[in-house]
Amino acid sequence: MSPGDVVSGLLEVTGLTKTFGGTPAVQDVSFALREGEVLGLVGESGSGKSTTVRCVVGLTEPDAGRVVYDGVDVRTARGAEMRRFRREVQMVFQDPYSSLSPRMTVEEIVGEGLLVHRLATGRAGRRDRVVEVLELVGLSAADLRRHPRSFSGGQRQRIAIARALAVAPRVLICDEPVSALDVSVQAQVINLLQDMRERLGLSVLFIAHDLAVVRQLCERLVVLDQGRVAETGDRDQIYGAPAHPYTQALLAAIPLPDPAAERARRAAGRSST
Ligand SMILES: Nc1ncnc2c1ncn2[C@@H]1O[C@H](COP(=O)(O)OP(=O)(O)OP(=O)(O)O)[C@@H](O)[C@H]1O
Repeated sequence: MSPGDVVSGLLEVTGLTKTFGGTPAVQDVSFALREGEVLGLVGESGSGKSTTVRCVVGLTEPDAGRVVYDGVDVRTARGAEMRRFRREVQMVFQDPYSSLSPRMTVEEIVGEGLLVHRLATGRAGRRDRVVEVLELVGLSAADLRRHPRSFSGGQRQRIAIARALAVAPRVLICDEPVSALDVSVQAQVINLLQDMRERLGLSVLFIAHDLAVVRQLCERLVVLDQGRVAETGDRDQIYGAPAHPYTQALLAAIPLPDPAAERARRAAGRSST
């Protein structure tokens, strides 16, 4: 597939462009997230990954381009259509230390979306749903009254995932969700995302600079280089026969696994944080 080619999908991005002070951050970026797949958006630091997803979810206003979710143009959507987009497309951010309000309890953090979208009736109904998603991500009712500071980085990312899942989204956009975590914890969070995706039938857009991290999770990849799509393809094609020199360089940068570290990583992936 060529860089500009687009296939139809649940979330379609076409010709996205954003310039900051005359410097282009994202240029004519197009891709489609298909229903039920995990799509990796990869590239070096500064290649435009975050700007792309910020434009997709409306945190940044693009200069040009279209974002269509389930047939609706997100930039012109209003009212019920906009509320549906905001509920069905949820984000998990990179840094679980800054993305969770330190003053709020786990119950408040995970239940906030339920309040905003009026999804559970009354406090008891909200609490039931919060406990349900906490258990999905490996936490429990015993964590309801705790604050983020009393959790490890991996557990905080579980809280962030629970917050996203509480409103029953169809799409999860994960912006480098494991790059702030220790390597052994990274595997646990990746396994959790994979599990959630299978159990809940989610479509996932997974942003990463590290191609080793996305290999297990993503069926297809979009490779960004200096704000442009260098290459789009299936995992096997990208990892086995990358067409673009930039992708080849990114793959060459993956360190060979140290056998002892790999065993520790696998063992950690089998236990919980
Ligand atoms: N708000 C902003 N103001 C000015 N320049 C910005 C802003 N946001 C991003 N940029 C610039 O746009 C380019 C792309 O940045 P972006 O954060 O999208 O890349 P990235 O691939 O997500 O990198 P990283 O992994 O480091 O976050 C960079 O040159 C960055 O400095």
